[in-house]
Amino acid sequence: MKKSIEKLYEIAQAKSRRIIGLMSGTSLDGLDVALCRIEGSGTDTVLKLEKFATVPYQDDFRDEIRKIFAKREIDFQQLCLLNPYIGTTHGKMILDCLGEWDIPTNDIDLIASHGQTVFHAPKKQHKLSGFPNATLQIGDGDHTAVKTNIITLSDFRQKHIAAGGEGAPLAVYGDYFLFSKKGENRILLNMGGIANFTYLPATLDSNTVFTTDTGPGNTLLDAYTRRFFHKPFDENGEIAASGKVNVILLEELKSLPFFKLPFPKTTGPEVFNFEYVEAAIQKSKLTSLTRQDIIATLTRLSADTISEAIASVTSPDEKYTIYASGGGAHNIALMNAIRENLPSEVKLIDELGVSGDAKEAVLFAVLANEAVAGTQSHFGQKDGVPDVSMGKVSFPE
Ligand SMILES: Nc1ncnc2c1ncn2[C@@H]1O[C@H](COP(=O)(O)OP(=O)(O)OP(=O)(O)O)[C@@H](O)[C@H]1O
Ligand SMILES: CC(=O)N[C@H]1[C@@H]2OC[C@@H](O2)[C@@H](O)[C@@H]1O[C@H](C)C(=O)O
Repeated sequence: MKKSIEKLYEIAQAKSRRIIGLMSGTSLDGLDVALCRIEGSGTDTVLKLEKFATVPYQDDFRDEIRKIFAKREIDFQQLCLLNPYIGTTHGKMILDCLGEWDIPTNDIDLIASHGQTVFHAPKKQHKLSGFPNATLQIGDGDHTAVKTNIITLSDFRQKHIAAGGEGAPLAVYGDYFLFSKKGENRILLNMGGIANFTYLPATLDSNTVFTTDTGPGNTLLDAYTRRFFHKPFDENGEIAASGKVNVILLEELKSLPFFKLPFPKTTGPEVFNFEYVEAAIQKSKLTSLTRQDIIATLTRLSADTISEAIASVTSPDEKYTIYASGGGAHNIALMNAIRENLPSEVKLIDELGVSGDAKEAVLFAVLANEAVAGTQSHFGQKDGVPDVSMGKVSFPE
């Protein structure tokens, strides 16, 4: 047997594995690196987050990605160059983290690399007959594997699509395995650039687990805070708190067809971008809006669409607890608006033992663990949660 296959076989059979989960999301703020010790698989998964860091992207790296990010027309060479470049850069960032943590690379069994989403095109959005759901993550796993000398699993979303999904949200798998609690209905709400949630029933019945994107999390806030205030984001929601929600603009923004589509659905910055907001401002014929009012209105838009999505998949007399994660959980204005909208308690996922900033990276480590050591199916033919293992294997040698 080839040495690399033998090594993977040993990793799969070991009592526990050390897996580095990576996430670089739609906010382009940096690479989240979560070193996890994982024992077991499926609902028997026991995970310890040993180390976590967000390696911030340098401005020039982010600018290179922005040249093609969520754009319909791009320089194809730029896409071609970024694929290996991101793979290698992420590999270098991992080596830097391991150096800082004083952990040798051969102590790590696997890397689970999400890559960088550069375009997301579910059928509901592209509407081109004959073409499937589609999504594209770049940052090739072979390059990360060779750079780090660690077996790398990557490109998790394609199998999800091949098996009937939209390629997202993938958090649902790890959410169910790690955070389900008998006797408590839980909503795991992640607010990154885009917001999504997983509903985990108190019965633990995987047939009633549900997941969907809801629309914008921080992506519009970031775009407008960058433009008006020359800051990367509205820290703690302070700008939003100083403005007033404009109801006319809010209603115009909510009239987007995406919000009328049935759940589950997925989306991205291809839909929720600057042009969408500018068009809504034009259409509302609002000339005297302050910059603070625009940020306050966009914050309310995220809060309302998240709350309406949660309300529409839960019954009014059902008790549940929301556990928030992602950068948006630090936005006090956003969190308060969700609390005003919904009757449930809104807590931080940190209360369940995983930092909200690390959660998505941790969940990709769980997906890699399932791919090599998972033994059981869990979700049957549930809409949006195909029962498949995900991730392609890249060997360093
Ligand atoms: N202190 C803070 N106050 C307000 N917002 C914050 C704060 N810290 C982070 N954020 C927001 O969180 C964003 C980053 O969130 P996160 O890293 O969860 O997103 P992502 O993983 O890139 O996106 P996605 O989950 O859509 O792929 C920042 O761009 C910013 O808008
Ligand atoms: C295509 C893509 O990268 N989608 C992301 C994005 O960011 C949030 C939301 O939209 C979610 O559906 C997904 O990421 C998380 C990690 C997921 O798959 O669960």
